[in-house]
Amino acid sequence: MALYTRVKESIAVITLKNPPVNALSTAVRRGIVESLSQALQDEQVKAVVFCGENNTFCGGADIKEFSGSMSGPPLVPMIHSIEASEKLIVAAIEGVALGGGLELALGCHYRVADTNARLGLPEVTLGLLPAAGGTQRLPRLIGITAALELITTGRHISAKEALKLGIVDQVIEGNAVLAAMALALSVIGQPLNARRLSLQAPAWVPDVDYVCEAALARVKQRSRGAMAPVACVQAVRAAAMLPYSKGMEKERQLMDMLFRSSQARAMQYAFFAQRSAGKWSLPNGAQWNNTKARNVERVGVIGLGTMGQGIAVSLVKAGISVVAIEVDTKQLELGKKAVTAMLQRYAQRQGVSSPLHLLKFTLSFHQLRDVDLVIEAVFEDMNLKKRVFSELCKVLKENTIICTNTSGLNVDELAAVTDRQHLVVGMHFFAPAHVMRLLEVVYGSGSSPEAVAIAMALGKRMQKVCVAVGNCSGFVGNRMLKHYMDQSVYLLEEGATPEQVDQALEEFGFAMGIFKVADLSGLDVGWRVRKASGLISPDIDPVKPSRWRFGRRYCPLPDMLCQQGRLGQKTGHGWYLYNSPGSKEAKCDPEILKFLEDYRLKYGIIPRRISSQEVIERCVFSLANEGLRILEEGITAGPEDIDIIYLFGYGWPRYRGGPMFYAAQVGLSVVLEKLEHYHHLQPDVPSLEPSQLLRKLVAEGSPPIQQWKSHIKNLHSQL
Ligand SMILES: CCCCCCCC/C=C\C/C=C/C(=O)SCCNC(=O)CCNC(=O)[C@H](O)C(C)(C)COP(=O)(O)OP(=O)(O)OC[C@H]1O[C@@H](n2cnc3c(N)ncnc32)[C@H](O)[C@@H]1OP(=O)(O)O
Repeated sequence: MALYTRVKESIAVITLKNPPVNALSTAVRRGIVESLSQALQDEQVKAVVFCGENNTFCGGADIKEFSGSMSGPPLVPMIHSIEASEKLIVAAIEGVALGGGLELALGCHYRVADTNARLGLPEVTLGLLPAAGGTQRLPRLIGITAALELITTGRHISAKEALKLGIVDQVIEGNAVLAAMALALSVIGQPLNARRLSLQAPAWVPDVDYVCEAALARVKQRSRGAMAPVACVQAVRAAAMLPYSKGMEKERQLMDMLFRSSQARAMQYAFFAQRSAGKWSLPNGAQWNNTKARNVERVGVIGLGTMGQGIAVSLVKAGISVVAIEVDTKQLELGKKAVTAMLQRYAQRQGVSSPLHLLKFTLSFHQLRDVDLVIEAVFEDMNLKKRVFSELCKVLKENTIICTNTSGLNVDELAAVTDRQHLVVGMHFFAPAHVMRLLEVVYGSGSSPEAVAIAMALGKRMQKVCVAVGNCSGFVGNRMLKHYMDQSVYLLEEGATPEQVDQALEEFGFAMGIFKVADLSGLDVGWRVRKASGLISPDIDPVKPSRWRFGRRYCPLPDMLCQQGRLGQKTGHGWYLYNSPGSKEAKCDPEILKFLEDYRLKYGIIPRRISSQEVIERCVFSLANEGLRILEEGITAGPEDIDIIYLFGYGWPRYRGGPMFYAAQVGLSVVLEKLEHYHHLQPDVPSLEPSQLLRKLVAEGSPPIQQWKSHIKNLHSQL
């Protein structure tokens, strides 16, 4: 709703009221329309101030309403009547003015913002565009170049930047509502037409086409296959080329198309999935709102390799003191140099003072005696990690939390060597850890809810998107990825090339195809894991290695590449060829094509043409199938958690929601049918066998993804 108050003789204040972010729900829009009418009818009132309750102006349209039947006063005419008002209207922006919230403010005649406010038009991140006049008013206010940047990225900006761009008229420290009233009193009586953005000439620039083409190229490169950013450019272009009313027509047409799209549904699902992942719960009933996390101020980081460096940088950026440890002076100096350089660059870019005083580099475990939590980031070797954990217990305070940054080793086995199993959890960061947003917080069978709460809270402070997951080999992300990778190499055996597979995956929307990712990470990473798990042993024929291991299909191609020293970008060749070791531009390598041909000949495999559809079905459905097994086993609390892991850790296209959402959108019965088909063709690939949960969900009518949890509960009660 909206509250109408007369505060001074001549000023009315309309306060949006819909906690927590005063989203423009039906009730709020109704309240605005009624309050505005009251203000316009009241002869005493000369000016109106719009503000939001609890120092939050407005978080935009109510996203929850998008999936229902929209009713109540529409935003566009509502904002028109604000702009057309004969009485002066000022927006007092505190907290946030986002999406429809900023569009409402753009309809006001003046805007005053609190210094801490954040503004933006993030509709593009929901698969939409600012369709309450935002694409037409903002370019008229700040020009098309700046408007294109804000609208196509959805970036939130500070009040200071908004002032510089001309989006707000004043930035104040203190009470924005009082400042808006003072501004209103100082300008009452002045003509308003110059303040009505819809009356301004189009935001014409001489090189509109060039500017828009450049913006299109940027958005296509940044978010391949996404419709909303392209529509945003088209709408802003209309603001530059057409009169306001025609531009609004274009905005509406484009919004109609986006609003109904599966991409918008996927992105809105992702918005709520991200928030639901933060509300973690454990199988024992402990959860985010019944478990207290004690504060962490000092953290030890063990190991300053690539992962340790990134973790230390993220901690320091969050204002946390770090004691960083290495085994010898050389490694310590290397790590120190890298961390210091990253933090100095960060301080320079942000214009903040250098946070280096928060760091201590040392060779001595004794320096860890005061820390509240340690994150072990040594080499991925169980015995080494166990030794580190035992040593840690000798020096740490008795309530210090011990976290391991393993990417898949057994957390329980590690915890067993400590004197505090309840205080051991996994914190699986993704490389590079100061850039990647995802953090899997892994609870073992003995981890206490408090330890999980502390790790989740610390991750959040480090600006990570945290997902609590149970302990299993590879946890969630890497466990699922294994099946996706297996299928991709089987496709090579059967006739595909790395470029074909990557192209199909990139057209699907992945930021990078699987073989490019493997080259980037280094092929030796998986090689080591396969050796450690016994898949590669000395009795395997090096010339014609078996294509079956432990009774299952196995593709030795990646091992053979490693044996040839083709480890990826770092050696200048892997699945692709690079100009030199370390260079990034992947080129098709004729040697690999020949190598694949020889391989097929050696094993008597007749190559066949493989369609992009088959690539996607085999890679993506096997991923989703493993996700369903993970749900079956209760490793995550719900499908949303898995989707968030894939969106933030594995370059899954946001406009496809995540692998579980995608499976639901394609139709679970289709996924089941395809898996049955491929499993029939590959009976020696057990992971292709449809999961029990998939069969159950299909048998129960393929319920919407939001209802899966209750079906999983029933499944558990039957087991
Ligand atoms: C056929 C054509 C029909 C056309 C009809 C369409 C009409 C639309 C016309 C115009 C276009 C306008 C579109 C929009 O405005 S879309 C919304 C744009 N706004 C956003 O994207 C902002 C989203 N919110 C955020 O970014 C953040 O929530 C935040 C920065 C505002 C606050 O962050 P934080 O403090 O971290 O809190 P949370 O993110 O955890 O959020 C708290 C709580 O609030 C819920 N919530 C937030 N924003 C919204 C919203 N806009 N609508 C509904 N709910 C929202 C969020 O889900 C959390 O809820 P909880 O999990 O239940 O606690």
